[in-house]
Amino acid sequence: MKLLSGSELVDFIKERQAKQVRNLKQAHHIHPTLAIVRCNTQSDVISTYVRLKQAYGDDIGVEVAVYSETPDSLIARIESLNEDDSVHGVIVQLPVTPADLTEGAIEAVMADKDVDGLSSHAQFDPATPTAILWLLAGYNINLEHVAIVGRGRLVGAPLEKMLRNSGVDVMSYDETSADVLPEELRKAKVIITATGQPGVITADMIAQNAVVVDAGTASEGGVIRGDVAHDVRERQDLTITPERGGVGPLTVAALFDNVLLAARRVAESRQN
Ligand SMILES: NC(=O)C1=CN([C@@H]2O[C@H](COP(=O)(O)OP(=O)(O)OC[C@H]3O[C@@H](n4cnc5c(N)ncnc54)[C@H](OP(=O)(O)O)[C@@H]3O)[C@@H](O)[C@H]2O)C=CC1
Ligand SMILES: Nc1nc(=O)c2c([nH]1)NC[C@@H]1CN(c3ccc(C(=O)N[C@@H](CCC(=O)O)C(=O)O)cc3)C=[N+]21
Repeated sequence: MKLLSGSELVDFIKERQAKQVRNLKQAHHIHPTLAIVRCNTQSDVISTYVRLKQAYGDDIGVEVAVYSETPDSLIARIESLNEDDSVHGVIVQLPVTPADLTEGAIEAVMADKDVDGLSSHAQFDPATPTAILWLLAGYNINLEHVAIVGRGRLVGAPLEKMLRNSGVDVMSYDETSADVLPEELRKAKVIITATGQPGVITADMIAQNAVVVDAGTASEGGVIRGDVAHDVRERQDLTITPERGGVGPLTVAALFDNVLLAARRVAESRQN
């Protein structure tokens, strides 16, 4: 079994980003700032992800401000962050409760600050698909016979679009294709899964010597579980993301890449 370690790649990226931050501060007097807006009932898992982003920001010198809102104050907060020149990126931490506020909240983030790249007017590439492409490129994985399981907003749908845009043929599946999935997946050389359904991908669905990227992070009683079943990890022929330190750390790194890009654009617009 070969591991696709995101943690191993992240240190190089972090060093580059810390340098960029120093330059923005020294040469342009810009203190890159990310605002995280959450609107949900108290959730430990969400708090963990928010903390990870804060810790990463601390490490590279980016200010991270967290706003906990109610359904009534959510949009007004996003609008005031849109107006605030000291803020370069605004993300709505998902899931939002109630779920029917999600679309409106994501669309309310102005294009220049939509560093999650989730709105219909997005200018930035979304973080998790970028992270997955970095991981595959970092380990020289050939992008042939690629299958994506899950067509969600954060991972599957934007990843499919990005791969197609770069000329890669992909097959993609959601819950409606569950009955053909085992047979279809066995044809894939690279499987990227992001369903949030623990254990849906079992060893018998995966071809010999395949590459498996598991981006699933379901929470079961406080324990984070991926999409691949335990028997997959017993397969010695696979190249696969570790249970921890796979896509996750690179997702955070990719988000901050967008924050720095947004801040640099502000610096450039001031010079012109
Ligand atoms: N590691 C990381 O850095 C990150 C991980 N994540 C995780 O990635 C996962 C996906 O998130 P997100 O993109 O928001 O997706 P969503 O939760 O919005 O959607 C899930 C997708 O998976 C599909 N699906 C569900 N069950 C099956 C099944 N049995 N077989 C095939 N497809 C299925 C759904 O299909 P249908 O619509 O037909 O039900 C849907 O397209 C989550 O676990 C999330 O926590 C997200 C961001 C970052
Ligand atoms: N608007 C929005 N954008 C997101 O990008 C977004 C989101 N909402 N909601 C939740 C998901 C989930 N997500 C993860 C980030 C980091 C790790 C990560 O770094 N995980 C560590 C382990 C973390 C730990 O438990 O200590 C690892 O895989 O090794 C995982 C998952 C981003 N998400």
